[in-house]
Amino acid sequence: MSDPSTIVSSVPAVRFDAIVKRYGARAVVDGVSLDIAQGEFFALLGANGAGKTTLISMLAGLTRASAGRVQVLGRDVALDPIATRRLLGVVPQELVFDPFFTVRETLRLQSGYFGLDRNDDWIDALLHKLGLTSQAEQNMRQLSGGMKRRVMVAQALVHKPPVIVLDEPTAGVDVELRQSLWQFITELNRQGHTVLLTTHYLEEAEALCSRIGMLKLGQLVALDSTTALLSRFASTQMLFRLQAGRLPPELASRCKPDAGRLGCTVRDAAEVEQILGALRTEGCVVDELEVRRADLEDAFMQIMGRDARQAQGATKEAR
Ligand SMILES: Nc1ncnc2c1ncn2[C@@H]1O[C@H](COP(=O)(O)OP(=O)(O)OP(=O)(O)O)[C@@H](O)[C@H]1O
Repeated sequence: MSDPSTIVSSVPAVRFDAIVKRYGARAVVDGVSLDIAQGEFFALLGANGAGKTTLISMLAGLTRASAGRVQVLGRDVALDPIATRRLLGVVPQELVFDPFFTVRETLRLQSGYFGLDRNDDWIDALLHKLGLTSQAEQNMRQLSGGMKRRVMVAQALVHKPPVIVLDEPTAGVDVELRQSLWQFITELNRQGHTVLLTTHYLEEAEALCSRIGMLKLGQLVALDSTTALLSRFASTQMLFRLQAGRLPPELASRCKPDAGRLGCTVRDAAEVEQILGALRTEGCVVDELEVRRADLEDAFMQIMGRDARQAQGATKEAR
């Protein structure tokens, strides 16, 4: 089994090098270069059809790039498909399973593909961590959609891969599994496993991932740490209503009407205090005060809304 701690850390866990994927004349991935370092928890975000699954399929060796190279821990996916497949644990977006096997048989079979014939201790641990212990002897076809997804996750992890790839793992999954799944994946990440995640749940990406790449029409339009993206593209809003008094002139130009309230952009709590002080001095009475923290969704909407070429410039800046 691959122990992530034995792998040389300067080699990127995943390298996409000038990747192009064409279907006919159309490039659905259009010149993506991206390194994901070992031990990172990385999110690849983008609207439907942006090219996320296509990139992951090339990483997993399921689709060939039209141009460029994909590497896993320094090994080329096209030249060394078996070795790279062993280094990866891919949880696909689709539920792919054999309906006639039980959950345990499915996991034993998957272990067998990796030459692991005595893997029951780890299989039991996976079943436990993913809340599947009581379903272990059930046939796959008897499971609910969410339970099948749990098995997909367990299946990807039977060989303890150093690089874990999750393509929308929480789509259609209940809150309990989301929490237990993220707890488990975070634990694996802390042990040194690299995690590459695609999701449409931006709050999950914001909470879990230290770095984020955003794809738009097959191009990488942003690549930076989560903190940097938030501070560069998202702003905190202070929203309030005036019960009495009028806005002082220095605030009149800063505060804009926002659904029956007044809203202005602030950098931090000190600025909120400063504005409240100015309002008090002017004799204003404030009610319904809300400070809306900037989130990844704000950053995402701004980046996706910009002109693609301008955004590409921002990506280069970010590197
Ligand atoms: N086999 C194929 N033949 C032709 N076009 C394809 C094929 N596979 C994918 N595409 C196209 O490539 C584009 C990127 O698809 P992809 O599934 O990678 O997007 P995605 O970012 O994963 O989207 P989603 O968030 O919906 O999963 C889409 O326009 C899709 O229709």
